Amino acid sequence: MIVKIRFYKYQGAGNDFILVDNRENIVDHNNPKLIASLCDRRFGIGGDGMMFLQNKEGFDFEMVYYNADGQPSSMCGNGGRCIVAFAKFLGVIDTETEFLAVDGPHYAKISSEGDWVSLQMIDVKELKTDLDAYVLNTGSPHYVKLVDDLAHRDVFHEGKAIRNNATYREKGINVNFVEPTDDGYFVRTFERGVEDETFACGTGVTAVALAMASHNQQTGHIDTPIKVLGGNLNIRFDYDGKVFTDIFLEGPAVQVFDGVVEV
Ligand SMILES: N[C@@H](CCC[C@H](N)C(=O)O)C(=O)O
Repeated sequence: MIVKIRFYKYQGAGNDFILVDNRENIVDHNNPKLIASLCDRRFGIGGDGMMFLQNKEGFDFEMVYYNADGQPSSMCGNGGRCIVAFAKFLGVIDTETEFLAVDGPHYAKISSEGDWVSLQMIDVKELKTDLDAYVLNTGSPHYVKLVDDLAHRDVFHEGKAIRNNATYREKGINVNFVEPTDDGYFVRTFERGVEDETFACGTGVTAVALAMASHNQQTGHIDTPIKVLGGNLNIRFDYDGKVFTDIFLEGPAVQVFDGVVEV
């Protein structure tokens, strides 16, 4: 049987997603093959991931997220920002929301124009090291390494090698390379589940901002502008030297096109 699915394509700093309004539970998304084929950039719609906006008691909505490989995954920060913009577009929310994602409840604020989203991320209590890199979980697991000449780095091959080394192969990890700039940082990320470099990673830049605060022994309220391949993001948070709280990931979330796909 052929089923028609209406979808909306969004991007947040170049991290792009297919979104479906599934409040009526029309799509059975427990279908890795279907999701991977829709995310395929040559044979499908194309996307770093796919999300379903669902009804959830006690919340404005639930975000159900899949990576481009078709597998459900941990939190996606840019996806979270895009689904907030989608919820506003659908009239589910106005300029503030409390929604449920895989890592728990999230508060977010969106501009009245609907294209700038400030998303609260989970508090982070643990920051580990792996040789000269930092490892932490901001809703998804991240490896953060300071490097030089990031513009010319082979992020695909270096990131892939770290993601698949003996320590991380089984569960996977997202690999972020970071270089300081005049006013913040430049970051490039190899994403697990996309298995490629993406143009931005929200939980990734969040991990970088936190790791760099600890690296530079900064405490108090910290604001960190980060440039990524697809644009600019900002991360603000409080740090007492042990725990990172009130973390907000901020940036653009834009609807690119919509359509109907027959599956
Ligand atoms: N693009 C993301 C991260 C999505 C999840 C990641 N691929 C994983 O499996 O950990 C973001 O914006 O945070």
